[in-house]
Amino acid sequence: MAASSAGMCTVVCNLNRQFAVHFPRTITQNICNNICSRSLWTSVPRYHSQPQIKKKSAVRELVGVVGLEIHAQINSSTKLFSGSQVGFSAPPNSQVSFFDASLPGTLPVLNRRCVEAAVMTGLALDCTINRKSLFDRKHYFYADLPAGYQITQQRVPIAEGGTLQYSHLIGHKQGQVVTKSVRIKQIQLEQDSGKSLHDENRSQTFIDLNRAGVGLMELVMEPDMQCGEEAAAAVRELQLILQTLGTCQGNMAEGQLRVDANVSVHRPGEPLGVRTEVKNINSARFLARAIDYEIERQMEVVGSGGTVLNETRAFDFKSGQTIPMRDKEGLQDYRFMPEPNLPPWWCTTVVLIDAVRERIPELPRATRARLVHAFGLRPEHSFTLVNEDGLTEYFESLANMTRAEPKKAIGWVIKDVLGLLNQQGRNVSQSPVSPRALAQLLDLLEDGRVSSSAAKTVFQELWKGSGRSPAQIVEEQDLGLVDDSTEIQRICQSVIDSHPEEVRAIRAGNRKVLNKLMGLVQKQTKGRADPVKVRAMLEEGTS
Ligand SMILES: Nc1ncnc2c1ncn2[C@@H]1O[C@H](COP(=O)(O)OP(=O)(O)OP(=O)(O)O)[C@@H](O)[C@H]1O
Ligand SMILES: [Mg+2]
Ligand SMILES: [Mg+2]
Repeated sequence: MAASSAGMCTVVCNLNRQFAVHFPRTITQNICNNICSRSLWTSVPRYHSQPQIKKKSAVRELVGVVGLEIHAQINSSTKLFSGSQVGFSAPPNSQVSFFDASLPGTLPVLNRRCVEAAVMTGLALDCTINRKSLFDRKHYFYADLPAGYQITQQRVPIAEGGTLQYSHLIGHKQGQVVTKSVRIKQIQLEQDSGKSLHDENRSQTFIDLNRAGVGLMELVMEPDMQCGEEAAAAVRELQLILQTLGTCQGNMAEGQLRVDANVSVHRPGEPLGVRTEVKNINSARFLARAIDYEIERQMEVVGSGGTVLNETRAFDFKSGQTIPMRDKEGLQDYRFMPEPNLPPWWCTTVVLIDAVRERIPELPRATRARLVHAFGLRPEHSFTLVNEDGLTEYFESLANMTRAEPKKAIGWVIKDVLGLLNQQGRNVSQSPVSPRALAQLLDLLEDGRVSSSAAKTVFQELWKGSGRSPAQIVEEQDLGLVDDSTEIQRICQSVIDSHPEEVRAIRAGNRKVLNKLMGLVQKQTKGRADPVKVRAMLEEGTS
């Protein structure tokens, strides 16, 4: 693009040093001392002794306002402007080109894959893609930002004006779906910074530039939300969309999706209040807690006649409180200027927008609607299927292969398959029971060849992964349904005869004891008798 290919050749060369600090010692020492003291200051929870803030009736009419900025790491094997590899657990400073380390004379070369990912994300969120786009320099001074500025898109970002629709479940058993939407102001491409690693024992800070220059999409949302739960649901939906598109892996624990929550309070109808910004939250649960805490804190401040400061805060998950980090830098402090090495560029010369649009797969909301419509599933089940990578596909192949009703099949998928996978920390692709094997088992059940409790035994056997089919297991372990009514009658009678006290209790009106007798019959038949028949015979025998 803007830079010559010769420029590219000079920068694609890794420094390949283990944990190197690439600054003269005196400068590093000064910067590091600063960072260390700041990090010590922010890491000490300053509010431990403060009481939890409680709502007061006087401040009830205030409402919370939430706007999110989300940094999504683009799923690309190389960085935004250099050919260095991107990897989460690579040794420190092993994935750093001369450009990433800001050596003089190196030039940025725009990564087509990053542009394509931002365009696809923008289209999926109904944004307008700006055909002509600009890069800007945003200045700030941290040891892990060696150039002293970040290349970002302040004036004309790649995408603008979209919408994210998200839903959350409420009500009895979470059975009711509430759908809301938040406007997307813009999506901008920008570089990530490096990482500062503080060794507080030795009062030293190390710089790891592996992350420096990795491509990010910053998604800026309008302040349309009101509470932590809404924000968490919006982030979860965005995470699913990005994962479905493949534009970001969305692993929050690895920092691939980082959220800044802007929070204020105001009285409806009045102008928005001053916002605080809670930075770098990397879990949806913490996001909800941080926002709700911050809303209540601000309500308390405003309600008692104080003013909210425009400041940056951090969330201390141990105390569940937000704590001040540093004053928010004003817009002018960033000294934005056009990036001279990347002149205005035409998106359409990098990617074919219509071709990208055609490659957009079915998005989570559409998948959920289809599952409810095509299979008659309950909405909460469609959420569970879509939330778990690969589970929708698993359920669909099962439903297409078995004669059992989808409503029956979903119970097995969620309770039995997903239940055991979660218990054993496995993902869907590692399930020992394939959709085909489960379909065969459900067909045996459907055809009345096994009882439901014997089917559970067969499922446990399948889970052990011996490779035998459900029919083989039924045959080998003699688990087929006992069809012979005389045989079932004989077992029921022997249980009745040997439990006179229980029979007396049933006759006295304690119907629950009947279940005990049923259990004893099933034990003798290894769960192979039809429970409906057994119940009828026991009822008759004890009446
Ligand atoms: N009064 C408010 N209350 C809550 N959120 C707000 C309010 N005003 C603006 N916001 C939110 O603050 C965010 C502003 O993000 P933007 O990237 O434009 O600016 P910034 O925070 O100054 O920049 P950056 O953090 O990227 O340096 C948006 O998500 C917006 O919705
Ligand atoms: Mg921002
Ligand atoms: Mg911000």
